[in-house]
Amino acid sequence: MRLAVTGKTGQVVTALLERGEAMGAEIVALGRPEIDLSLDRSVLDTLAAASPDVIVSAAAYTAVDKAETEADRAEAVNARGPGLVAEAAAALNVPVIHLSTDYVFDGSKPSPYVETDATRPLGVYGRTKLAGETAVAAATPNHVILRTAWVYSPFGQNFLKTMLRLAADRPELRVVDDQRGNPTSALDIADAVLVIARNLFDRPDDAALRGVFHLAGTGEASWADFATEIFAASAALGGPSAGVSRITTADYATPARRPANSRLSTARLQQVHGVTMPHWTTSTRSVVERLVAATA
Ligand SMILES: NC(=O)C1=CN([C@@H]2O[C@H](COP(=O)(O)OP(=O)(O)OC[C@H]3O[C@@H](n4cnc5c(N)ncnc54)[C@H](OP(=O)(O)O)[C@@H]3O)[C@@H](O)[C@H]2O)C=CC1
Ligand SMILES: Cc1cn([C@H]2C[C@H](O)[C@@H](COP(=O)(O)OP(=O)(O)O[C@H]3O[C@@H](C)C(=O)[C@@H](O)[C@H]3O)O2)c(=O)[nH]c1=O
Ligand SMILES: [Mg+2]
Repeated sequence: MRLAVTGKTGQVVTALLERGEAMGAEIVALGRPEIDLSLDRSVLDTLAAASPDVIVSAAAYTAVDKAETEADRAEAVNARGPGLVAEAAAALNVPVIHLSTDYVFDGSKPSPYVETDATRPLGVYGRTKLAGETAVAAATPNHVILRTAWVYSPFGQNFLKTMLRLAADRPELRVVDDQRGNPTSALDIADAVLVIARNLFDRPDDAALRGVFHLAGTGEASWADFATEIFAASAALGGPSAGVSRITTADYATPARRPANSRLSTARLQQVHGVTMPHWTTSTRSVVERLVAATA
């Protein structure tokens, strides 16, 4: 099975390159300059040349705050680009697995979100990602849209790496404690995507395998809980750690609003695709281990 993935250095694409081999899949990473999602060209030709069995749409404009002042660019990369990728999948008659986000929700629900809950993004990033979902679904019924959340890994930029970096020269960090969600390892996402891709490949006519699914680490946390776990794991290995001062969203001004609750129920994914995600604390410890070992 060969997977063509959009993006070259992103967290999820890097995790897929690492995990693909172990799972007997070939991963072809296609990003700039061959595929630039902000330009309306060459997407079909470049994907066709890779002869994929499944296309994974993982590239995105992920700078949540910067998106507030770069809405056109976010719209191109997060909405129009994935639409072109899904049109290419339709033309090549292969499934597309498209990554989306918990930030499509407004956070007002008191319990974990299910796939059929109403969406209402609070910012440009979430709004353009939701438009991407719509574009993908309009292009082909042969799609899986995976809403994931709070992605961290040893790769690229993420909250876990930011915490370790800031802890190196500060004794205490202020971290919001009133936004709750599901920290999710990109390596666990890669493992799940490989299982889902195999299911779609093996059962091309099974409509029940298609549609929107929530994919996130088991268990839940606030950003302050996540930071506390990161520092406990790091300190145990002699790595950087800091005290966590628990603050509210009102005490931490950012250009973009973020949902207070973006916990995702993964029951549908478990039932339909047989994917069970590891607990976020287990995966957090293993990512911290890799990062601390790399700098020791
Ligand atoms: N990060 C997170 O916390 C979350 C992410 N998601 C979603 O998961 C998916 C994967 O995220 P993640 O791996 O963390 O993303 P990253 O921010 O780590 O990487 C973004 C990727 O998108 C590529 N990209 C950006 N702009 C363009 C463009 N114009 N043309 C082509 N490629 C482009 C980058 O390319 P290059 O390699 O050239 O830099 C990079 O590979 C995304 O769809 C994201 O919206 C969902 C929830 C949480
Ligand atoms: C760095 C830092 C952040 N924060 C807060 C700000 C924010 O509310 C929260 C998370 O900050 P970040 O900017 O790292 O995370 P953010 O960019 O909001 O992360 C989101 O990215 C996109 C791509 C997604 O799809 C989401 O699922 C989610 O992962 O933590 C602190 O309270 N203290 C700090 O020192
Ligand atoms: Mg960010």
